[in-house]
Amino acid sequence: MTDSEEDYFVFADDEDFEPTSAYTPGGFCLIRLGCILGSPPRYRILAKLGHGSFSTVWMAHDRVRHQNVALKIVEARRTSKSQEMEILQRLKAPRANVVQLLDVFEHTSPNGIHQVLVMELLRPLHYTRWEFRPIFVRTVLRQVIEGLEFIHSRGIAHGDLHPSNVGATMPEIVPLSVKEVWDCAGRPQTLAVVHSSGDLNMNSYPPYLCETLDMEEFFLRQGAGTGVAQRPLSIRILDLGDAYIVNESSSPKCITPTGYLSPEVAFAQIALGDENAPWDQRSDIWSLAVCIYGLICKKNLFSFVREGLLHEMMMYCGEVPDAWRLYVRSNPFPQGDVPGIVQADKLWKAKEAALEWYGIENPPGLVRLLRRMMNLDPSKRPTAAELLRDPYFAGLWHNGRLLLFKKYDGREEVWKAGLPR
Ligand SMILES: Nc1ncnc2c1ncn2[C@@H]1O[C@H](COP(=O)(O)OP(=O)(O)OP(=O)(O)O)[C@@H](O)[C@H]1O
Repeated sequence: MTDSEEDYFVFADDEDFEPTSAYTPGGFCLIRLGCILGSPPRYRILAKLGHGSFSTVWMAHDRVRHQNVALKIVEARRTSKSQEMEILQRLKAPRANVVQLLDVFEHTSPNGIHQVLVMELLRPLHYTRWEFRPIFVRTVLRQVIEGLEFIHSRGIAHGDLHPSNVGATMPEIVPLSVKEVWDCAGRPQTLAVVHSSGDLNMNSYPPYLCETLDMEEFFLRQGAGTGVAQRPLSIRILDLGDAYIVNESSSPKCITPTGYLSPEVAFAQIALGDENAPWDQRSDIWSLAVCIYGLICKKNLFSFVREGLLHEMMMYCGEVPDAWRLYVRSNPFPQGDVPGIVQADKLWKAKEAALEWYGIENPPGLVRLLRRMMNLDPSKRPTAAELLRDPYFAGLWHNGRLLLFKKYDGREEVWKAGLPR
């Protein structure tokens, strides 16, 4: 919220809601709980699931398929520019670990024409109360990497990998009415949009802003007594709003949150002041490693302050790339920090202990996987397909076959699938 907006609205500073400033001509779509979207009317809005920079996302009941879905309603000015629909269409494959697009339509509001992407309803995994059951960690990680491998195999780079963009399907949740959703989740908090002065065109604003449904709470209450929380998860990578097709266009501006930025992008942005640095699938591999650590430990591997981020990366990788030496000369390491392989090994030993504490299987194997992914030189990072053959995943059942690995030997990983179960 800017100062001037505070002058316009009585409740302008509540950070739990999307910014009122996004409701302008060309901006967010006005939505009320219970309204029905689609032509003919098909999707009844049940609850708000979240908002991003360019969209609001809602849980809705599909009256044709009799299932609950997620509607991503894109701001009007981005509707004609967004590549997300094209990308999601390229990624259609019901068994893939990537969010599936079910339908697309346009909806007109006083703020313009909005693209509406109908997607499977997911349970994002970023919530702090979400518990990674150690026994499922390897299967979950393998599915995340399979999702990324699928995205990359279609020529697409994701560009915004972080724990909030990893979700799990919720087949156990039965379709519900608006009332049933809120009986289960508790009364939704709404914030009346009341302007205090000025001659605003109030047609651009919804009558109220809606609290985001706490999906984790909702999921656990809905599934209470059925043991759903104990079952293995079916994972999906979501939010392809910033993805691009690598051989068909140049990379858009990278909007990955600071702590998940790849070193090539972080260096360009921080040291060279170049916010439009190119990035591709190799950058995704780095971000995924940081994301995996965040998913398991619920802690960020790197700080979210730009200052010092490059130093942290060098410490964890144990080297100073030649191209970074000038930067290091003018921004020396804090006293006592000496980047080198011995120091890096020490840092990762501590991380190994943290993973051990979480009860994760084979922490040294996981650390070795993460270190393979986190190479400062993008050309030396393994591809997602290569990661799937990492010995960390040996002994996992996959598609009815047991994955077997021969001894890991340098860069040569040999593997085969065992006999069907
Ligand atoms: N399929 C889904 N099921 C459940 N919740 C979802 C789904 N898609 C998105 N969400 C929720 O909505 C939020 C915003 O969605 P999303 O990140 O796709 O929007 P965006 O405008 O692309 O955001 P960004 O600022 O990252 O570009 C997500 O953080 C997530 O919590």
